[in-house]
Amino acid sequence: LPPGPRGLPVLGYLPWLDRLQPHETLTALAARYGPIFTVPMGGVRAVVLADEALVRAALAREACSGRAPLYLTHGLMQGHGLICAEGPMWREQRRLVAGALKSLGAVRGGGARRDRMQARISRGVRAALQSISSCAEAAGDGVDPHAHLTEAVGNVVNAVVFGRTWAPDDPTWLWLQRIQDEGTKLIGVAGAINFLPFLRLIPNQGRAIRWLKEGQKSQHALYADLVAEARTALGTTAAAAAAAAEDEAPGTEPEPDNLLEAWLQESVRRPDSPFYTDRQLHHLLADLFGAALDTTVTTLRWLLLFVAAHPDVQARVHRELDEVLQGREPTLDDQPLLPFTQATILETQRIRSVTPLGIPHGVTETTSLDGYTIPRGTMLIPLQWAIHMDPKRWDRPHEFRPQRFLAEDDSVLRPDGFIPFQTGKRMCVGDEWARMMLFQFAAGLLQRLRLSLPDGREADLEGVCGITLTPKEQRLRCELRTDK
Ligand code: HEM
Repeated sequence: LPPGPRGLPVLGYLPWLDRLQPHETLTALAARYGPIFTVPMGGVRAVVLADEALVRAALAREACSGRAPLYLTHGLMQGHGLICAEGPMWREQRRLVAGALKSLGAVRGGGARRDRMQARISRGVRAALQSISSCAEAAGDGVDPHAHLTEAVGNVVNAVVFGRTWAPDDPTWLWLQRIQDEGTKLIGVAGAINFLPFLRLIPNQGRAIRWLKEGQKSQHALYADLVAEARTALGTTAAAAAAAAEDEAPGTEPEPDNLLEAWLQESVRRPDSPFYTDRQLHHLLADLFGAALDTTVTTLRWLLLFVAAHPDVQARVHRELDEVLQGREPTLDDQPLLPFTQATILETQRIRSVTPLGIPHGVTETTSLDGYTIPRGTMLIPLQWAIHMDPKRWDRPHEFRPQRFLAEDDSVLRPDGFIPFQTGKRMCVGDEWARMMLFQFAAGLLQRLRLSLPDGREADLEGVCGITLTPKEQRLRCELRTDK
């Protein structure tokens, strides 16, 4: 094993791990021990990878494609869904989700299907603009964009995952948002309960676990209703399609309109498969909804905050958007014409890695890495924070400078050391969909809004780390650029 700090018996290094900024503690250790080191965390042995080449080498391997043995992920999800699944279940569900996302248009060169996805996202952008600008405080004392973004991005995600949307004041939708938000705060990767499962016997920790379990149960009950509705609708469309197809092309199936439908169609084709159970489907829906919503909204919140705190960057984005778009709505085809806007999104993803500890992997077979033996059962932490903040790779990494992502000819650079979606076999399956949403929301919102901090306030750019690194709640003045 690579060398690293020792820590205490039972607890390991946990007492020294900053609960709110664990990525900072581990990055400081990387400066002392180098780009690969071992940290004992309670009952789990973690090997931290703080170098992009090592991360790529490890995550490309089959032996490193498992998930870390964490109590909250393995204990709560028990290998279901996609994020925590391993082996044949993971391979099968990943194949299905990756294929379905492509057929729904989340793919480059996706033609009419991509246009359809673009139209779904555009509706979300308009909803966000409408709700932010109609908020009475938006221009005066400012408004926190968090709820507005969750609502608007959420309905794009709902349409693509479940095939339905909810009205802003629908109690079910408000409840789902709340439970998601609280859940992602509670399931922090570094939380001690992950590594010392006996802590759940302590009243405070026990309460958090009970809350998560109850939340999961009621969320799955909601999904059971959505699945029943989708099965009924699919039954009728399938029958109609079969009747229509009888004379023409026998066996033609209706194209799925959302991920739930794609899964149900596949389950009909594979009645004997152990991977197509309702329990699995409920976990998968929770994973897709959570993974898509939290990461995208958090990135957009950081983007608006950094842009508000950097008027020079904002002025340049406005200039570019005004010159290129001349007042019309941005589309994905405009991406190459808007390099500075794209660079601003990338710089946001670099300076505030939404998953600063990455999403840890688990070693399923003893393997070797950089000359060290890494035993089976080890947790691998791809430390995105250290990689995205490495001063050897990024000049003055703590400064927000989108131009670092532009070449001399103003084309957009994608440096190797930039891995917000991780790499390898389990790399984010929704990366292209995420890029589409980030671009359309960022360009659409910045085209119409001028952001600033309410008088006398300073931006708090420090995050709080749960599963994701989120900004603290804060208000921004959001003035409508009425002439644009
Ligand atoms: C800014 C937005 C996003 C970021 C930064 C992000 C980041 C990540 C990262 C770092 C991983 C871990 C990859 C690994 O384990 O090696 C991941 C996995 C995953 N992401 Fe995303 N993600 C984003 C958006 C989305 C969206 C829109 C979806 C919707 C489908 C999604 C679904 C998933 C799923 C299901 C996994 C687990 C994949 C697996 O275990 O095979 N993500 N994401």
